[in-house]
Amino acid sequence: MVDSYVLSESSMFVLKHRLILKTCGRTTLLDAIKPLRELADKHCGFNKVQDIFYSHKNLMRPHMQEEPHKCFAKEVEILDELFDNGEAYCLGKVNSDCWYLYTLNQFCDPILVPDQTLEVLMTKLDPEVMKMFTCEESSTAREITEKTGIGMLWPNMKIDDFLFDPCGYSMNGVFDEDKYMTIHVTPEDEFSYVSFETNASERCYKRMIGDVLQIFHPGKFILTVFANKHSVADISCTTHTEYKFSNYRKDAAQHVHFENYDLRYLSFQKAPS
Ligand SMILES: C[S@@+](CC[C@H](N)C(=O)[O-])C[C@H]1O[C@@H](n2cnc3c(N)ncnc32)[C@H](O)[C@@H]1O
Repeated sequence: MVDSYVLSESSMFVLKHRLILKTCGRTTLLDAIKPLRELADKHCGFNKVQDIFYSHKNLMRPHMQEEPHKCFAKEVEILDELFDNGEAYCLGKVNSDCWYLYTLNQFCDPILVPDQTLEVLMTKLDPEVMKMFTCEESSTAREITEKTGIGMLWPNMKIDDFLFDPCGYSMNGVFDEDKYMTIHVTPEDEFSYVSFETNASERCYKRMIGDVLQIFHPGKFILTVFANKHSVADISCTTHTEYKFSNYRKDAAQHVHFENYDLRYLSFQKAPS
C-alpha cells in the first residue's frame, strides 16, 4: 500500500516502513525530521530509523536558501546531530552539475523485499515545452497530464495532479499496490527544472527514461538508480549500450556500492547538432 499526497510545495508518500518527502523552493526540510520521528513513534511505535536518503542536486541559487540549506556541509552537520554513523557523498562534477546524498549505509536486518528508485533531474528545458505547464497555455492539470503524455507513462496509474497559478505543475501517480511516480515542473525559463522519481520495478529503465525525455526535452539531465540485491533493476545495464539516448552525450558516470544498495549516477547533456 502507498498513500500519496500532493502538497503546496511538495509530494509526500507514506508506505508501510517508509516516508518520502519531496520539497522545493525555500522549504526547510531538515526541520521536519524530529517531529516526523516523534509522530512515527507516537502513532506507530516506530522508534528506530533503518536508513535515510537525503539528496538533492546542487542548487542554482544557494544564497537564497535559509540556513542550513545554503551549503551541503552545513546540512550534513545538522544530519550528523540527528543520526549516528551517517555518510555524506557528492557525485558528479563539483564545479558543474553534481548531486549530494546523505545516507546511513549501516548493515540492517536483512531487507528481503526488492527495492529500487529511479530519479531523473532535468534542467535547461525547452521553453516551448515549458509553456504547456502554465495557466496561460493550459486550463487544468488534467489537460496537461493528457496532452503531454504524462498520464501514459505507466498503464492504469491513479493520478493526482495540480496546476499552480500562474505556472508550475505537480503530479503523483500510484500503481501496482505499492508503486509511485512523481513529477514536478518549474517552467520559469531562468531556472527551469523538472524532477521525475519512481520506484517502478524494471530491469532496465531505458524505455521509461526515453519516454520522459520525449515529453520534456531537457538540455541536461542527471540519472540516479538505487537498487538492492533483490531488485530486478539491473544496475550494470546502465553502463552499457542500453543507457544511450539519441541526441545526448554522457558526461559523467559513477557507481557506489553501499551495504544494502548499489547506486549508479549518470549525467547527460544535449550533443551539439
Ligand atoms: C511544481 S511546484 C513544486 C515543486 C516540487 N515540490 C519539487 O520537488 O520540485 C514548483 C513550480 O510551481 C510554481 N508555484 C506557483 N505557486 C506555488 C506554490 N504555492 N508553491 C510552490 N510552487 C508554486 C513555482 O513558481 C514553480 O514553477
